[in-house]
Amino acid sequence: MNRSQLIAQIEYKSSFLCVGLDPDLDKIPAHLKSEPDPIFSFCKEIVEETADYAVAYKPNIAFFEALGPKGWESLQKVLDIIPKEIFTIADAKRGDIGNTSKLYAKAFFESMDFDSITVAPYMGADSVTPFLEFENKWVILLALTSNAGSQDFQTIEDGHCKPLFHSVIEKSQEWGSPENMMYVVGATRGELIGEVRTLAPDHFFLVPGVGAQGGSLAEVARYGMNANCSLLVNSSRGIIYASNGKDFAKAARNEAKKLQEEMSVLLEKHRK
Ligand SMILES: O=c1ccn([C@@H]2O[C@H](COP(=O)(O)O)[C@@H](O)[C@H]2O)c(=O)[nH]1
Repeated sequence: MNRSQLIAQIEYKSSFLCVGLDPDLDKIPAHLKSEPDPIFSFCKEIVEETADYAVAYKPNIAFFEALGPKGWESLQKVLDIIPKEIFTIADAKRGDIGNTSKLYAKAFFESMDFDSITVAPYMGADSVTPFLEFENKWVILLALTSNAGSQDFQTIEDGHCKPLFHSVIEKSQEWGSPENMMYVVGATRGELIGEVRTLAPDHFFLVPGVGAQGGSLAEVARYGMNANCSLLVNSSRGIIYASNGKDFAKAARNEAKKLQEEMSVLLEKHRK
């Protein structure tokens, strides 16, 4: 999917919601556990009930690969039922020496046909650029993550006398553009989201951390929204585990709808 198609979907749905698919066998409703492929059955119902409100889905690969070969099969089945106009993100946090990154890119972009993949910047240009060689595919580079440990490296000054996340954002703009590269920016990072927006005025941000991690959607929009919105705000547990009963998919729909309605108001406010 290209950038204008993604922007058009955001306009059309008045939404910048990314639904995170983190299917945990220990958390999915009991009645699904006897299904032949419980993880797939769970994600299928979630996708069916939330697709009206979502512009992106983000399966976190850990929940699938933890189940071995069967988990990879479930992942492919989930990918196949996501409507084609909805952006897909493989949250795989890959990145390795060039020849290996090239094969990771092939795995997620060709074998599986994801629109995008999260990539760690730590190994530098040759680990990231192989992912940027695919038409209409995206790298989502970890810049300022939502977890507490992000303060161990990302916000401390590097050899250029600025926080490491500044250098990641500045340097990586030599590799990719707003047409094929986004940044992960945690919803929990408050005003720092505004610093990232100053450094990358046109890039999309994937913003995890609302819902279970307590980040504020209003704050994300205040500091991170630009003229095209350029935000994909993710919620995983807050949506998919809204109920663990037979009504789980309807409960997920309600949570997704609530977030979409809030987003619609924020988009409208930003337009004025
Ligand atoms: O900085 C980051 C990068 C990725 N994530 C991932 O997003 C979801 C968040 O899940 P919630 O249940 O909404 O907290 C999860 O898959 C993380 O691995 C992140 O949280 N922060």
